[in-house]
Amino acid sequence: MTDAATLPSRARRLDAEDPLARYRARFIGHDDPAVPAYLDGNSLGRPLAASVQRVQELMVEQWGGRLIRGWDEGWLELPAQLGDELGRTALGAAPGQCLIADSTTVLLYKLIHAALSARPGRHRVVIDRDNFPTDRYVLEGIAAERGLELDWLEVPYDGGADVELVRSVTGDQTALVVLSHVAYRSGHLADMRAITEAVHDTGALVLWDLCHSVGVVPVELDAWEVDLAVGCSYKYLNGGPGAPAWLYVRRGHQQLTQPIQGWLGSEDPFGMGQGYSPAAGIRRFASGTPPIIGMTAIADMVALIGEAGIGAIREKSTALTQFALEATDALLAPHGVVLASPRNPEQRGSHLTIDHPAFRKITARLWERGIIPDYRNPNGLRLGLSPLSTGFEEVYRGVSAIAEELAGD
Ligand SMILES: Cc1ncc(COP(=O)(O)O)c(C=O)c1O
Ligand SMILES: Nc1c(O)cccc1C(=O)C[C@H](N)C(=O)O
Repeated sequence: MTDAATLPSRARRLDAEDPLARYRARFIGHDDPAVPAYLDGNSLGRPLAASVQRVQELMVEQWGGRLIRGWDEGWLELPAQLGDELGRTALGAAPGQCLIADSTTVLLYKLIHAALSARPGRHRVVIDRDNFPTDRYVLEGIAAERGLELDWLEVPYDGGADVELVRSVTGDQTALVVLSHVAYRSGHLADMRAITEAVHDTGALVLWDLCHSVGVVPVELDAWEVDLAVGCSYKYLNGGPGAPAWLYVRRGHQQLTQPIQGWLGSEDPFGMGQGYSPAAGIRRFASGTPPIIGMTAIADMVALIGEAGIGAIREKSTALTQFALEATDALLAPHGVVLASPRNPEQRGSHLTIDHPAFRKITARLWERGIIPDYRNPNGLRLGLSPLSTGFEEVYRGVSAIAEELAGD
């Protein structure tokens, strides 16, 4: 059992020994006294100082100077180019399989339809009960539209999908399984490799949502034979509010087609001819004009992930969640706070959820103090720990402020 009195000195020592600590200074606001603890990088990551310069250059030199010529001078290629870089540094994906586009919601819509068309004789789809609402809503809508049956995976409150559960709801009528790699609420980290294999044993396809794992949990999409994946870029990829999402379509599935037949997914966009014919390769999953300003900041974080190394990032992420867990046990459990995330570090991503009936009420008070976790129904505070921008003392400040608010409640 951790002694509460030793937590501040342990936090200082962990920061002093942290090989990635020097990266914190690259983020805007990391030393802002008005925000003593930012624990919400799993919802909106901090901006990198490098991105301010990159966006300024884009606006002044490329947009302002080159004007419409910018499309021929790199903008049209940017979604696939940045996708390749992301694939190389964070996803274990060879070039030509990732693309930046749209929002996660829209990409889910496109890839669910694409996958279902690849399994025409099967009429069942699987999703877990506690998946993020957008994933559930999109799949429910498509199931209704296409006359498919939904099979719900009932996952434990403080856990998530595992191989046995997946096997129990899949069979020879299953067309597609849609799962999150890290669960948005519990933080449970699914065994992507084993589950993908189990789904393939039934002949179905699997679509993974990596919103809460991309950039913090190493994955090998190619080696694990993942069919399809999507993720956002505003959490641990620090792309900024509303930055576009990304998709992965395994090379062997790139004959699939998606339902939003826009000109930039067509074979010859500037031919502007009659009838839609999809582009060869990953570009067929694009639809309309890519948001160039919106995707610019992603490049800096992808470069930083390459510099720091995804393995080292995962190590720090695990150390941060472990420290947050020990601080929770020592400072918050005596107030009745309960952990709603896995205790085993190998089974969790980079956030912890803790539950207490007073959390809804005290979240507003915490935000006023610049202590920023987020609240999720029914009683949860999520402590999101972004490895390159969060420090151990910051975690301590956050958890001890929560204890103070609970004590004064
Ligand atoms: C697992 C998951 N999927 C999807 C989304 C959101 O999708 P969108 O980028 O379309 O808002 C989020 C968070 O916003 C999420 O946590
Ligand atoms: N995407 C968000 C937004 O537009 C506003 C507020 C929060 C978000 C989020 O990212 C929520 C997040 N995906 C979650 O896991 O709850």
